[in-house]
Amino acid sequence: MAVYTRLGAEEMAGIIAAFGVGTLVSAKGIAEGVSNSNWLIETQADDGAARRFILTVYESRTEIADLPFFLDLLDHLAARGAPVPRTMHDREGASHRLHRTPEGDKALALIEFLPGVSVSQPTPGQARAVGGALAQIHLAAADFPGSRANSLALPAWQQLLRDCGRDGLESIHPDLGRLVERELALLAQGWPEDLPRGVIHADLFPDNVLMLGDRVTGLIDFYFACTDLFAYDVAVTHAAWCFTPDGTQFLPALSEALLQGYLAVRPLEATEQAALPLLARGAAVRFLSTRAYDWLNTPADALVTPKDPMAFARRLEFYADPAHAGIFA
Ligand SMILES: Nc1ncnc2c1ncn2[C@@H]1O[C@H](COP(=O)(O)OP(=O)(O)OP(=O)(O)O)[C@@H](O)[C@H]1O
Ligand SMILES: N[C@@H](CCO)C(=O)O
Repeated sequence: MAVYTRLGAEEMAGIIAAFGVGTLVSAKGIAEGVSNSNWLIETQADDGAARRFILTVYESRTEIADLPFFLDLLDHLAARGAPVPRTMHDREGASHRLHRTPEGDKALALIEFLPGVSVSQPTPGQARAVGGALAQIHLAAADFPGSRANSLALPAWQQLLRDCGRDGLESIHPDLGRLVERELALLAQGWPEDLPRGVIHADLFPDNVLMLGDRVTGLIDFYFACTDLFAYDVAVTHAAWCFTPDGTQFLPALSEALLQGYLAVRPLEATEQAALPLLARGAAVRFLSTRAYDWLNTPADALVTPKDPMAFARRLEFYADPAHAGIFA
């Protein structure tokens, strides 16, 4: 249950009143999500119309200083027709507010509610649509003035995996220390820096995409968005969508459809295409590193269950196998 912050009814009504979006009718805590606290908010506007929003209270993993980048980016992308939620601005025009809680001041934002559901077993048609939506945001952000360094790039993966320690990694799986050592050396040697870059989502998993049938109705959770290689974002999305969740099976029809969907909107340069096998190994290491760290450092009585790092070790082995070199061709 990801509602870490308790808000009383009067407190909630006061928060919503500051945004001028009508009178609070209901506020229901949302169980999904692990980083922040989220509520589905219903209000009644002055003309009697019912309106829905998502209220997010940012918890310790999201830096308040990054919020203008994340929230302005949503407004920028939505204004260019990309399927992302707009932010509601308060009566003073601010996209986020600070709210006093017993644990200290926390930032919060009110975000447009979008219809749709996160699919758990995507079809090729859905993967194609997601590839297209990813390319759409890469293009739509081209004139976005903000930038943000990727705080989860190779140096962070190296640090997280060092913090896990070889013993820690081998307590997860006896072969994990060796795999990580081999892959980090390869990535450090060959990571490309001179490919096209811009604003990327960097975490476009199925749970961050809302869909109705084959249509993408919402890309959400931009809290890892940053300035980095577009082709790396394609690799992240590939790792997230084209395997069974446990990483034991590659799903070739989803892979082909996702890549076709992307290419139909933004063709990849030859250098980007050539880099995809290595970028995919990097994407697998990215999620392996955060998951392994959380696996070893989450207390047993924590509210959230850590995600399985081996699901991304399996993807990594798949991408590293020369027999699979052709999947990005
Ligand atoms: N704009 C939106 N419209 C509709 N539903 C939304 C919207 N934003 C979030 N949700 C719902 O709230 C849930 C939690 O949101 P989100 O994934 O952003 O939480 P989080 O804790 O910040 O993320 P994470 O778990 O990836 O760290 C989503 O799974 C989705 O069901
Ligand atoms: N999408 C990530 C969690 C957020 O970074 C994962 O599945 O490990």
